[in-house]
Amino acid sequence: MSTALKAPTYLNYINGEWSASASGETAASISPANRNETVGYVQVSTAQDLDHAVQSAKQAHKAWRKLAGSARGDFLYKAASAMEKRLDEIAETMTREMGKTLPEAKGETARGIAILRYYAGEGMRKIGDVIPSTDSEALMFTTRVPLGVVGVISPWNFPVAIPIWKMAPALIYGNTVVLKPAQETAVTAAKVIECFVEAGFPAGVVNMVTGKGSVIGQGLAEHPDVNGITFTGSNQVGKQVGQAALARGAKYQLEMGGKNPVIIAADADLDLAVEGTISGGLRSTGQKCTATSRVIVQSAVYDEFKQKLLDKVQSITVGDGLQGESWMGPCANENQLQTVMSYIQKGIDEGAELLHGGNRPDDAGLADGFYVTPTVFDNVKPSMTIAQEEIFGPVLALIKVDTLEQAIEIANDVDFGLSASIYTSSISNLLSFIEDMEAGLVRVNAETAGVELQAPFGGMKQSSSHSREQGQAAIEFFTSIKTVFVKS
Ligand SMILES: NC(=O)C1=CN([C@@H]2O[C@H](COP(=O)(O)OP(=O)(O)OC[C@H]3O[C@@H](n4cnc5c(N)ncnc54)[C@H](O)[C@@H]3O)[C@@H](O)[C@H]2O)C=CC1
Ligand SMILES: O=C(O)CCC(=O)C(=O)O
Repeated sequence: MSTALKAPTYLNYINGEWSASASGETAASISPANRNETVGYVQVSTAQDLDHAVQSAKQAHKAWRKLAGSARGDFLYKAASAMEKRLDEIAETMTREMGKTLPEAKGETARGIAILRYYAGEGMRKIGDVIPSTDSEALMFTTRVPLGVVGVISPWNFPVAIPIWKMAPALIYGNTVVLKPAQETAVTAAKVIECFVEAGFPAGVVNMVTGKGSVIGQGLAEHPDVNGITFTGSNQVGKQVGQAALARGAKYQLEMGGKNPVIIAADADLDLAVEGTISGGLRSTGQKCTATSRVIVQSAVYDEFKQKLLDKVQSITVGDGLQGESWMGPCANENQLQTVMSYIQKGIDEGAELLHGGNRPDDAGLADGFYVTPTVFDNVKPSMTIAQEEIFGPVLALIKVDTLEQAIEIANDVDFGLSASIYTSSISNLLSFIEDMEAGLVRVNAETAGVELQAPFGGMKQSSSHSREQGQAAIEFFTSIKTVFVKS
């Protein structure tokens, strides 16, 4: 019997029940490590399924919003415990479905659990301020109310952490949720939802509908009963989602691309900088919106840094993320592999020098997976396509500069502004960088990736809709402020 025949089918979760789509259609979710392996079959849902989920969420919102924050928090604590029991299984599913290595997948699942607990605690924290009124006999204060039904559209690169960092704050502040996960990682998403089911959330509070982005994602953005839309993914789709939400007056939040630089100053600890560049640029096969893709190095240390970087990159083992010896897994899907390969070709065509990688690995055992070797380009000019556009793959572009001012100017000379880092031992360098860098997340002597769940996260310029997710910043999107004036 083939593996494909044995792979289970996953259903939508609507109004407290697992249900098949009205379409009767399913799609195979395949493993990027081996295209012949099917991880599971997921529903290809219709607008009718989506409407059912939205109506269930709308109905459930009436009672959910009336619960005390602490009672809502108890459900999130239970979801965290359910997930903790299944950490290994969920992480393994993530690795099989999108390719990141098992230790990374375990780390991400643990992060999901921590996010659930963080927001469970938020149910008992303050949601308003007392503001002195000019009327001495009045009491004036702010409180916050939920938006209502929130649509969550999530990508495949963090299939546990991103849905959770959107759903957990939505729920704790009294919203109900319809999740539309990326179809490529819908099996992992179903397992996350199973943990919410085990936690006993009332019917309709949490719903999941899988399917095409153009049908279910766009349908959520356009649905008149969806009050808020939170999206992470590409710029192109993000803008469509934002426009659809704006057109009908719904609140929206978009987290999109990055073209994140690391600056290596002449006074940097080069070993530390190499470590951070490799980890920031190549972990998760470069498929993080915070991944390092431009490496801007001062000329005084350029050659030494380049040699140290190459020595390390050459030792990276590419392979199935389930195998302990693999440091870097495949691209998450075939489209992504093709995108990465076409950017590598553009780099070569535009005159950058390919120093390392840039091809599919020779190993016959990897031929059925979407693998690419870690790639380093030398002599990259800031105007080249590979220095301007998000690649979302394991490709590092080395850019030589003379001064720190030049480095920051080049670092800022892109459409994005998500994260940026600098390696330096000088206080004046790091102060200039913090002051002048146009990015929502700036890091000193640390890699560009590595978001902490309790801190605000989001970008400047085209990286986001200028809102912030995570930490206490999440309350700004998932609630509306109500100013109350009371006079006896
Ligand atoms: N910022 C980030 O974390 C991510 C960025 N990307 C970027 O996007 C590129 C393409 O990746 P994709 O998976 O194609 O991203 P995408 O933007 O197409 O997908 C993200 C989510 O949006 C949904 N979607 C697709 N079309 C939609 C539509 N018309 N309306 C509403 N929702 C829709 C998808 O089903 C998925 O759930 C990558 O190469 C990368 O550059 C991709 C994933 C995550
Ligand atoms: O760097 C991280 O941990 C988060 C990255 C992220 O948010 C993304 O890739 O969408």
